Amino acid sequence: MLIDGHGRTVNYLRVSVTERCNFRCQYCMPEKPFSWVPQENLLSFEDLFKFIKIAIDEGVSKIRLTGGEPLLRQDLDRFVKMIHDYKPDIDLALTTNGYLLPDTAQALRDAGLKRINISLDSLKPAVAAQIAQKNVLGKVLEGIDKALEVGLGVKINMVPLKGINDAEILDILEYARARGIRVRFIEYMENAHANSEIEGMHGKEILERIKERYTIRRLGREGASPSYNYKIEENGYIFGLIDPHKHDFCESCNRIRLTAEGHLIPCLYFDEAQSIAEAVREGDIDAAAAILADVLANKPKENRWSETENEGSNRAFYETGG
Ligand SMILES: Nc1nc2c(ncn2[C@@H]2O[C@H](COP(=O)(O)OP(=O)(O)OP(=O)(O)O)[C@@H](O)[C@H]2O)c(=O)[nH]1
Ligand SMILES: C[S@@+](CC[C@H](N)C(=O)[O-])C[C@H]1O[C@@H](n2cnc3c(N)ncnc32)[C@H](O)[C@@H]1O
Ligand code: SF4
Ligand code: SF4
Repeated sequence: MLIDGHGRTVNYLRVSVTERCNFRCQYCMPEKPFSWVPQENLLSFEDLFKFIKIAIDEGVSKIRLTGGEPLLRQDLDRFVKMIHDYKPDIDLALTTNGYLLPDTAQALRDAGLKRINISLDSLKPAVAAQIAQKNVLGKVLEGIDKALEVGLGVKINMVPLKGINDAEILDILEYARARGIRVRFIEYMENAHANSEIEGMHGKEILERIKERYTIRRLGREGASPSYNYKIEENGYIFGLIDPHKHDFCESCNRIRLTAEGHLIPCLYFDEAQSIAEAVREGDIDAAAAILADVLANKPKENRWSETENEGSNRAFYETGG
């Protein structure tokens, strides 16, 4: 079992397979980064898998592939199959912007993917294009339909931004409710890479918008998930709210992150990371396991987003995978 320096059990590994993306979301990667990780620094699926096997053997039971945009990585279904075949009962999931899903959902499902979380910030083509800086909505909606059609478990992620898509919180909720899928509203997390002009909404403000139409009841969290669930009394629909500015979910943090170039990141907020690249390339499993143990021992207690001080992070979401 993997236990961190604060006594928390870590059983969730998020793997970013690329930092590249076909969108330029205002809150994540508004401009193309000055330089990408050079192709030769990317770990192959085989090398990433060497680490994943260690993590699974040590008790990781949930793996999420993310990015950047993970569907930009060629043959992602092959990687999904490698993980699935090693441990078929693993909770194997993907987070994506959905744009490439119409052509990839079936192969991912066939390879063993179980769940998919899709970012959907607006149902208006012009607003979606303003956020992603590309005309994306049609393909994303098609991608959501395709994921449902092939039998993947689907959730929607929305980041409400003041003056941009905040008027659509109820529209997105109704869109998800009509399809029987869960939406999670995510507080914008301030970071040095985002467009400095955007302003997120606090959890309380998001809930106020929903209360304009419905009576809601707070249910609690699903396991160690950062998402708090709320139930709409009028129709029983359950939605989630991820509000890191409270950061009380850090108390039960169960996750670490691995990037495409082999950086093992103990916390979404902080810059700290250690590389397992050399160890896995050389097939030195003991060295990789020792780095994992060290990263866990030094995992921070909590992030520094706060309801009052609002300290931004220098970490790029497109590198860690959110
Ligand atoms: N502050 C903080 N936010 C997180 C963390 N993990 C996820 N989030 C936020 O939640 C968003 C959605 O996460 P997803 O990639 O959908 O994964 P998830 O919430 O673990 O998904 P489920 O397994 O379906 O619960 C991320 O992009 C982050 O914005 C975390 O460890 N800390
Ligand atoms: C970094 S993206 C990677 C996966 C995929 N490209 C996508 O957008 O779903 C993962 C998640 O991070 C969220 N995210 C990115 N930047 C964020 C920020 N500054 N604050 C809150 N969530 C953010 C996105 O909305 C998305 O749900
Ligand atoms: S949030 Fe996802 S889709 Fe948007 S720029 Fe970041 S990585 Fe790309
Ligand atoms: S912000 Fe850091 S400590 Fe808190 S839940 Fe996320 S990874 Fe864990």
